[in-house]
Parts: sequence; structure tokens; C-alpha cells
Amino acid sequence: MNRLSLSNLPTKPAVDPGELSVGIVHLGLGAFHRAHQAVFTERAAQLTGETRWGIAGVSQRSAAVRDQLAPQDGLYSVLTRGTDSTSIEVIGSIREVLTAPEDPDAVVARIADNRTAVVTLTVTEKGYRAASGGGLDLSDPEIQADLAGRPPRTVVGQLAAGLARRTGESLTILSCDNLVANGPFLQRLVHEYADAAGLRGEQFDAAAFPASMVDRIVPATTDADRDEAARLLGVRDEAVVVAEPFLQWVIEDHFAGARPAWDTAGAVLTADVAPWEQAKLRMLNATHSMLAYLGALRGYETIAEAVRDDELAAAARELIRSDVIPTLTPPDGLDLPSYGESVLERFANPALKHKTTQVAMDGSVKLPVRLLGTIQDRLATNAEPASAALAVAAWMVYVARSTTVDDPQADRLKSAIANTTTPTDLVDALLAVESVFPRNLQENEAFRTLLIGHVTELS
Ligand SMILES: NC(=O)c1ccc[n+]([C@@H]2O[C@H](COP(=O)([O-])OP(=O)(O)OC[C@H]3O[C@@H](n4cnc5c(N)ncnc54)[C@H](O)[C@@H]3O)[C@@H](O)[C@H]2O)c1
Ligand SMILES: O=P(O)(O)OC[C@@H](O)[C@@H](O)[C@H](O)[C@H](O)CO
Repeated sequence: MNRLSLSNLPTKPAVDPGELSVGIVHLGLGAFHRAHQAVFTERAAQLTGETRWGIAGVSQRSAAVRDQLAPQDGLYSVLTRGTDSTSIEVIGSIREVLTAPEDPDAVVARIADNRTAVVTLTVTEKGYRAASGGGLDLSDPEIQADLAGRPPRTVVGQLAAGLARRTGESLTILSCDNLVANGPFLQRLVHEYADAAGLRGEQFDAAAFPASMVDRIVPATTDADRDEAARLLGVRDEAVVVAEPFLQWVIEDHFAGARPAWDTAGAVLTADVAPWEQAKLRMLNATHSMLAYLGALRGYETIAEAVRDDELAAAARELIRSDVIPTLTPPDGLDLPSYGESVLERFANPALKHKTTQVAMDGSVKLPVRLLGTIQDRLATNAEPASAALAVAAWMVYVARSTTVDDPQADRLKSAIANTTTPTDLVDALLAVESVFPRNLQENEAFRTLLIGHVTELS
């Protein structure tokens, strides 16, 4: 079967990809970007007719995405799987693909190019190389290697080197990762890197780092998805991504220069993203992680299977009701209990096949964002965060039971628990990992007791 390409298009896109010039650099060309920001960008171009917002996507680690997209002229499709219906759409907004390890200078040059007005990022929590507590981890060997003067390979190194070389319009750098206050968080890292590298100049103060909340469930693509895309398109698409129908983007309205008209495509521009972001991270992402750990422990392969288990659904509902909602200020117009229910309905979509092991990975960097803030807020009011502690306990048991843990701190976690035999030992060993748990939680006896009780029940 032929490959998807400009000369082999099943349907002509509303915007001719050949007419688009690059105005956006995206760092972290994984599945999520292709099913989210690139879709908003494509729709905005269709609605406005603007041709300056093509995307240069940067693959940060392997050349796999470049090898999928290059023979397809950057085209790929989004396979949207609803509970009862499936649709497919070809996206043409990615106009260039760079592979950072192969061509680090080209990445910096694209960021420095004055035609680039916006850099977006989806590089996972670990891609930021932050120390626990927030600042840059200067002990990270990759950060140290960048600071020693090689062409930068880390994301903060790329951003700082690109910013330092800019001469014209100020740049907007927009994190789209699931992090608390992702904009200011990234700004601090870039500024600390620039200070350490002696690069700090006026472009750093002029750059804007808006916060954003992103939402669409996008599981890793499988061979079965590629086969289904081929059947629907009539051509092979090796770069297809799969997503649920739901799509949301709330962006702080704080740009240093021009931006795509993402609002015409449905993005919400607002002065304050924090209430949206907290509701999403503490409800959706927290219950996602809880279902991933509890579900994997019960042998469920997908999140949909886990949430269809009445006991696990009840545990997720209880987390939302008793621990999360009391800590939140609802964003205007959002009914928190209904939002919580809608999240669980989305998880139950059987067509998505989001693996519990995929959501469970990188727990050491996800727990602080998704659960520990809720736990701290509950303990501060002398409430018992029993449900949130259950999710953390499930992670502990999952780490102990897994032969290999997919986590940036896997070695540290495994060596911490090497000689543990009882639930109390396990809790104490993992609670002592200071890069995961802040001191006030390590020293909180009520939290420790809750964890020991849950780990005992789960073991
Ligand atoms: N998939 C989703 O449902 C979803 C939804 C909302 C937000 N997100 C955000 O997007 C991120 C990426 O998700 P995805 O589905 O695209 O995953 P993916 O595995 O398809 O892609 C991950 C991307 O991150 C890059 N990356 C990974 N580790 C890195 C590191 N140490 N340094 C630099 N770059 C690194 C990879 O090169 C790749 O481009 C998530 O971690 C999350 O923050 C994802
Ligand atoms: O993509 P990760 O691995 O950071 O997290 C897994 C999921 O919880 C997450 O991606 C959700 O699907 C997403 O946040 C929904 O918007």
C-alpha cells in the first residue's frame, strides 16, 4: 500500500501544507503534541487562512518520529476513537522535523530564528530536569555536560542557547506538560540555566512563559491502530496518533509577540490558568494514576478495564469527593462533581485501550504533581487524606512488585526497597526518598500511618 504524502492525500486539507512557513518550534514531538497543539494550530490556520504558523517539531531522543514523518512530507493523521464511533483527519501543520541528538545546532538555530514567535513543549515531567522543590538540578549529568559547552541536548539548554542568540521579536515559550504552574516553573529553570552558563541577557527578561492546561487522552499508538488508519485512509500512515474526542486547552493570555489564533479553534485564553490546572491535575491526572496502580495490581491491562471495576471506580470517586474537591477553587462555570464524573466516563471509553503501565510510568515525578499537593493541603486543615494516601500506597506496592520500574529514579527506588520485608519497611523506605516526598510529608505521622494501613491491605 502507498504511504501518506503530499502526492498521495486521501482528502485535500483546507490549508495547503506547502504554503505554510515555520512560526512555531515544538520540543518533544511525541503523540500528544500531534493530537493536541498541532490540531488546534491546523484548525486555526483553516479558520483564519494564516500561513505563518507551520511547526518545526523536534524529536528529543530518537529518530523514530522523524523516520515516520519524513517519507510522508510531515503529514500524519489523528484517529479519534469515541465510545461508539471512529473518525480520521489528516494534519499538515508539521512542516519540518529535527532530531536533537543528530543536529543540536539546528534546534538552537530554529529557536533563535526571528520568524519563530512561539516555542511549545511536551517533553514529559522528567524532561525538565528539575530538582525536587522546583529549581534546576545542577547535579544532573546532562545539564552539566551542556554547561560544559557542548551543543545543548537538554531542553533548558536548547531554550537558553536559542534565546541568547535572538536579536528581534521577543519569544513566547509555552509549556504544555502536566506540571503545576508549568510556565513559571519552566521560566525559573531557563533563567537558572542561563545564569549558570553566563548567557543571561535582555531576551530572557523579554520572553513570556505563559502557563497552560492541556487535556486530551492520547495513548501510545499500536500496530493495530496503524492498520486501522490504513484501512480508513487507503494509504499507510506510520505516524498516526490515537485520541479520544474530548479536547481542551486553557492558556494564560500572556504572549511576548504574535501567536496563532488558537482561540478561534476553541482554546480558552484567560488571565488565570491556575484553577483549571489544579482541577485537571488533581482530579483527572490523580485518578488516572490511582486507577493505573490499583488496576495494574489487579491485573488490568487498560484504564477502561480498571474503571469498569466497581471497587476501583468507587475508590476514584471517593478520592475526588473526599480529598480533592475540598482543596479546589472551581474555575468560573465548572461544576467540580460533574467534572469528576465526566473524567471517569472518559476513562471508561473501551476504544482507547490506554495501558495502565503507560499511565503508571514515571511515578516518582508524577505523584508530587498529581497527589502530594492535595495531601499537603488536606493535612494542613487536620483532615485525613485517606483516599489520596491509598493512591500513593498503590504506587509503593506497584514499585515493590514490578521487576523493572519505568521511572527516571528507578535505580534509587529499587535500591531503597532492596531489603524491605514488611509493609512498614516498604513505606519507610520509599517515604525517605527526598526527591519524591517533601520533608513535611516525610515527618507526618498521620500520613505514614495511613500509608502503612493501605500497603498492608494491598499486599
Ligand atoms: N498523552 C496524553 O494523554 C497527554 C495528555 C496531556 C498532557 N500530556 C503531556 O505530554 C507529555 C508527553 O506525552 P506523549 O503522549 O506525547 O508521550 P510520548 O512518549 O509520545 O512522547 C514523549 C516526548 O517527550 C520527549 N522526552 C521524553 N523524555 C525526555 C527527556 N528526558 N528529555 C527530553 N525530552 C524527553 C520524547 O522525546 C517525546 O518527544 C506527557 O508527559 C504530558 O506531560 C500528555
Ligand atoms: O502522559 P503522562 O504519562 O504524563 O500521563 C498519563 C496520563 O495521566 C495523561 O497523559 C492523561 O492522559 C492526560 O493528562 C489527559 O489530558
